[in-house]
Amino acid sequence: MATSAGPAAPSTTSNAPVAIVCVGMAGSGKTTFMQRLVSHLYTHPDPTVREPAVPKTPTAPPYILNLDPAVHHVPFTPNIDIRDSVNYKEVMKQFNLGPNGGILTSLNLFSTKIDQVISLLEKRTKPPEPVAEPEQTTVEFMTNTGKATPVPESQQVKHILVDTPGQIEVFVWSASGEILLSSLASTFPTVIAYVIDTPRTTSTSTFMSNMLYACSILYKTKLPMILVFNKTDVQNADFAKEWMTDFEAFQDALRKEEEGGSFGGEGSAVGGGSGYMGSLLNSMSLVLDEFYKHLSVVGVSAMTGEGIDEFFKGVNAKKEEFERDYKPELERRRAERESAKVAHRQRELSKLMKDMNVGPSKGKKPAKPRPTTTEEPDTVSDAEDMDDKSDNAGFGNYDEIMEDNDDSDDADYADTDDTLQSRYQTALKNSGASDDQDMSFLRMMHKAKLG
Ligand SMILES: Nc1nc2c(ncn2[C@@H]2O[C@H](COP(=O)(O)OP(=O)(O)OP(=O)(O)O)[C@@H](O)[C@H]2O)c(=O)[nH]1
Repeated sequence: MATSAGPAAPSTTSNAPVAIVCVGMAGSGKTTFMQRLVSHLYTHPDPTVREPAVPKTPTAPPYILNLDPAVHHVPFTPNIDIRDSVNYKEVMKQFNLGPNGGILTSLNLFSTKIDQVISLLEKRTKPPEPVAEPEQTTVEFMTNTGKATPVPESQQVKHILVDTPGQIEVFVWSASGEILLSSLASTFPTVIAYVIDTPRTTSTSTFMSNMLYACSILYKTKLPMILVFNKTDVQNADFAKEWMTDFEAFQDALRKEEEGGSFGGEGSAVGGGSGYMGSLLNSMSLVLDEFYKHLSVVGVSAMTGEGIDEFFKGVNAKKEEFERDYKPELERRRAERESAKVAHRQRELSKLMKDMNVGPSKGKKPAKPRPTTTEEPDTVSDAEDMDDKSDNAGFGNYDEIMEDNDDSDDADYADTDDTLQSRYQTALKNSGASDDQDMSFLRMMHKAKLG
């Protein structure tokens, strides 16, 4: 277990911005922690910026995503806010859902826009073009008006902060949560910050519950994780760090709690004598020893700002770990998915060819890039506005999103058309059929978009 990132070592990481996804139980302080991170980045000098003329350049403002559709108020201004796209209350009403179902459905609806979100993030975090004069290093980005504006290197986004709903399972275990996280992680180095309410974790059983939860998130997301023991202004987190590094210290605490009758064993005022909890926790702590080794642990106070520097050191260390250990695996999985997709399409096409009694494929043209619009949206909300001015209760444009997906299929089919048409024409020529037949088939293909 790494309890601290130590002194700043020479970095081997890329310049890509790091995405920090804040996950934690309701009330653990995720939103307050996010606010603290934002204000820290705005006010603290960035040691990595190469601008000797301005030694105290603040770290570039972060790019902020709010993925909690049910939050009333966020104490920062998110660049992308799920509430701009989906009306959580309306979702509950229209689909007759409870609060958790409402959050889940809102996330599902929002995840259909993940491509737009990622392309916006990519645009905002674009690295500077290489130029001759280092002091003139700038990056072009689009303003609301669509006009290109130079951005100094010091202001390039280096951190993407993501706030998530307190219902962890709704985010981490849902299909939409997986889509959002995997899309983010396949584009940027991504780190999970698991926020823990320290004052409510002082007993061995609540501590162990939290560790098991963190463990399940780590294995589900397969992303590097930092345990953030929050609210250290109320309760110091040293006890937790000790329990994670010294098995005997945890055993001692467990014994004391057992003797005090905390687990319903002998001498307990409640329950009566099962005492299984003590031995279960004992075994758990042994099992989790391996898991602790993969974590960074920091104690912070989102209220006072204590420990935030150490947190960012931990983020840098985890970013390196991501690029070293996680990225190759992610890329391998992505390549696997891509080749499976290509093989599937090829199989389908061959089947079609067989049905039509046309010869086998001699290769396929790569997919055409989708046409881009000249006017670029600034946020997902803007993108939606451009798509559909009449946003009906947030998900009125859902159908249109589905249409968008159809469009992309059309692009694939159009690609298939070309190949199919040329192959059909060749086969027709070889068989000596008349031009009339040729034209009627092409007309039919054009009409059906596939043939
Ligand atoms: N003393 C202290 N209180 C904190 C700290 N961080 C958060 N709180 C308090 O904890 C409560 C919950 O904080 P939030 O930031 O709303 O927690 P959350 O995890 O975003 O909550 P949900 O949105 O419900 O998931 C608030 O009353 C905060 O003021 C801290 O570092 N110290």
